[in-house]
Amino acid sequence: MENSGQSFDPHASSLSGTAQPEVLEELYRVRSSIDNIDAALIHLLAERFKATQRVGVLKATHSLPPADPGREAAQISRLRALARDAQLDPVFAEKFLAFIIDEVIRHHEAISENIKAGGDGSPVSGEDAGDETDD
Ligand SMILES: O=C(O)C(=O)C[C@]1(C(=O)O)C=C[C@@H](O)C=C1
Repeated sequence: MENSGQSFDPHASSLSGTAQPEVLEELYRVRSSIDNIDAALIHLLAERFKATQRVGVLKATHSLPPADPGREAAQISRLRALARDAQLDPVFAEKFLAFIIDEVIRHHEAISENIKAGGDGSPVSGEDAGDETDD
């Protein structure tokens, strides 16, 4: 089980000794921003999945289908435009959204099965379900 990054070594690298110290120092400086951004992404995704968990319970409770293609089309078009404005590849933005939504739909389906079986729709994590490819 991970430990919230307490043992994270920000200088872990396979490049140590292969470049001049100044180059590695600059690399480490830039990597500290990457590490902050990655942490923010994890927290943002956690909040998004908390929200979709509530949507999943609502949908299952009221017999609504897990996927809403009309909503997805609007999301894709909005995120592609936002990506273009932010100089991010819109194709990447669309793939990233599709990747997340696929996972959300899997969760919605699991919630629906759980509620049909008399549960409360509590989430089961990938790790608990044993389908994690952790190293
Ligand atoms: O808004 C919904 O209806 C959701 O279930 C959430 C969500 C999403 O992750 O944004 C996921 C599946 C739907 O097809 C559309 C959107």
